[in-house]
Formats: sequence, C-alpha cells, structure tokens
Amino acid sequence: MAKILAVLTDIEGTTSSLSFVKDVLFPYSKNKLRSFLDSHWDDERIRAILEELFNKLGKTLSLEETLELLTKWIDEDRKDTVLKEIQGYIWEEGYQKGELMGHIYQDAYKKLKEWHSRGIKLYVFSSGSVKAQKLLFSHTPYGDLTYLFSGYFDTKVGSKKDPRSYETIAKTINIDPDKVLFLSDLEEELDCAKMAGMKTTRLARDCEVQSKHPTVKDFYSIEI
Ligand SMILES: CSCCC(=O)C(=O)COP(=O)(O)O
Ligand SMILES: [Mg+2]
Repeated sequence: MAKILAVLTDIEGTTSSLSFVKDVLFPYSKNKLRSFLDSHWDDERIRAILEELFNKLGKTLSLEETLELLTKWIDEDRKDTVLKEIQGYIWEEGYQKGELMGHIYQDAYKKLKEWHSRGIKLYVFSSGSVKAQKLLFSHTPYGDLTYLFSGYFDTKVGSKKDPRSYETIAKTINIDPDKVLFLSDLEEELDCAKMAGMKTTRLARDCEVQSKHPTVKDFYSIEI
C-alpha cells in the first residue's frame, strides 16, 4: 500500500457497533424528542436549525408537525442534516446526565491510538453531526478520545454516497486522496471514496461479505 498519511473513518459499523447507533442512540433521540422540542422550541440555536428545516420544506411546521416529521425520519434512518443536528443536541443532554456512554470497539481504540502515536492523521466522516461525533468519542469507556482526531466531517460536506464529498475532504485536509485510507462497513461509501482516489478497507465485523475492497473483521487486521 502507498504511504498512508491519514485515516478517514466511518463510525456506525466501523469504529462503533451498529447496535449502539440503532438500538441505543436512535431510540434515545426518539423518546426524548417531544420533551426536547417542548423545552427548546424558542431557543435561538434550535430555532436556527428549525428555520433551516422550514426553508427546505418551503413551509413552517407547528411543534406537533415537527415532532411527527422528525420521528418519521428517525424511523426511516434519514441522513438529513437538520435531524442529525437536533439528535446531536438531544444526545448531548443524555451524555451530560450520564444516560449515554459512547461505544467504540477495543480494536478500533487500540489501532487508532497506535496510528495517532505514529503521526498518522485521523479524521471522522459520519452522517451523525460533528457535535454528535465529538460527544461519542469524548464519552467512551477508554475516556475522552477526541485528542486522537485532527478533524470531523458530517454530511454538511455532502452525502457519504457521493464521490465529491471525499474529494472535498481530501482538499480540506490538504492530503492527496491516494494517501488517505477510508474505513467503512458500507460498500457504496467505499466505492465513492475509491472513485475520489482514496484507498479503502471494508469492515465486516459480524458477517461474510462480497466486496471489491480489501475486507477485514476488525482494525487489528489493518496494516498501514
Ligand atoms: C455520531 S454517532 C451517530 C451516528 C448517526 O447518527 C448515523 O446516522 C450513523 O451514521 P454513519 O455515517 O456513522 O454510519
Ligand atoms: Mg457505517
């Protein structure tokens, strides 16, 4: 493999379990959505996010309508920036109250730490908002791991299923795409990163998969 200067990693299914996101984080945001909207409906920061939603829809929604729409989007696992921003704020309260703890696989933690100590730059690209990413990595059983990462990207940079997002990330971090290794559990994301010129490795933790990309069961098997 050509010299890798940076690792760009997905979260769900890659550094962290699918089940943590689907069975813990998403239900938490769904259960707390009504009380969050009730208590933050007039908050300046939340209003700005909701205005973005209303602009996108071309109409203003009532609290009840907003609740209904965002609940539907959580159920559909919609990767919408407004939903992801709101979820980030809800999870923040969960982490602060000690009701949430971020999940990271031990192999991911150990290898990320090793790569960091070797001077390899580490970046995150997730559909979860940058706020949600930082919260997850600052509340792990291994402590606050945010020191490992040089930057975070969410879908404000573009969809994870669009090669242009990976091109933008490479330009932003100022590293040639072929010196960046992208890690993900999803073939389509890896295809897009490869189209942008990045190196790729697929994580297939709990199942056998057919893949065009080098495939590993955990981070221990990734040689850089
Ligand atoms: C930052 S944790 C929440 C992750 C999330 O909201 C999500 O939709 C998962 O996206 P990923 O791109 O990490 O698969
Ligand atoms: Mg994933």
